[in-house]
Amino acid sequence: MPEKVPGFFIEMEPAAPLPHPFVEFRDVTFGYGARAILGGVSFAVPRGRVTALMGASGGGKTTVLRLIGRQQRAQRGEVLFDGQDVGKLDAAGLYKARRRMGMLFQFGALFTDMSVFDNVAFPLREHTQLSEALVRDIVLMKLDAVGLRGARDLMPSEVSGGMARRVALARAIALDPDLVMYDEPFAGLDPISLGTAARLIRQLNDTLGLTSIVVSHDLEETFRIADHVIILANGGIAAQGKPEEVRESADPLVHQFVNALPDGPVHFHYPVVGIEEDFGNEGGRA
Ligand SMILES: Nc1ncnc2c1ncn2[C@@H]1O[C@H](COP(=O)(O)OP(=O)(O)OP(=O)(O)O)[C@@H](O)[C@H]1O
Repeated sequence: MPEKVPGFFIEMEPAAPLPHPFVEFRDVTFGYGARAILGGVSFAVPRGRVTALMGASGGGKTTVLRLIGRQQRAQRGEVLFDGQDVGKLDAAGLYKARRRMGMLFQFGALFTDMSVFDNVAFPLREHTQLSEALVRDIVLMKLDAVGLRGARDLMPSEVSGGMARRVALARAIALDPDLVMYDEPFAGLDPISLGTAARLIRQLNDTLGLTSIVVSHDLEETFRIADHVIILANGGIAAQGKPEEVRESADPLVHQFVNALPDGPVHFHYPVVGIEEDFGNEGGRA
């Protein structure tokens, strides 16, 4: 046994409570027209961590991201971003809040008529008054962070799908956001690029001190990099917690999802009128 040096060996404390959440939904209800999507949903996204937001297709994951960025507004409840209710922000407050959010959309759409460099420079030129010399340094730093400093002069048509995703990632972090939201960052990637993208999300989160929300259907890779998992289903939260806790959940909804079972409590059909209404209910019809 090594000798106990005062102040060196730290007694194990019980697990520390999660740091106060960076994003929090409190009893949020939202629907598109008459179509209810979220029915009184509450969850917390821990600060400084990678949170995976998962659930069946059409369950409202992208909608949750839109509510955080206030592209949509909750009909009831509060959407807190670093303690502020985004639903109550005025235009200036919203602009400030959005400056702190980076967003990587599905397939990371790059501007096809701009080089890799100009794609990453775009938000800096658009939203800051920085000199071109500073813009250059920042762009090269961000490209370096995603391993693509050498690709600065290429056009989007000259890079692979995985590289394009990384360029989009460099662009999403160009303005040094506090929160990065990834919507399906792995969609359409081969397994190697997928692994690279996942590790990069984890690494950028930790080295840049971000909070990350990853919407993904890729269970394995997402569970591997996430600290916290939230599963949305049928308008509510089916589970939230550490990946291993969620994996072991006995809840039938979560079990169906985590084990990718086609049948279970998650509905297969988009809400629809009864069969009789569409096809009639005439006895004896073939
Ligand atoms: N602008 C809109 N107007 C009306 N309905 C919408 C709109 N956007 C999304 N929806 C509907 O809301 C539901 C939730 O959509 P959302 O994109 O949030 O789901 P998702 O969980 O991200 O799905 P996926 O995993 O397939 O991307 C879907 O059924 C969709 O058809």
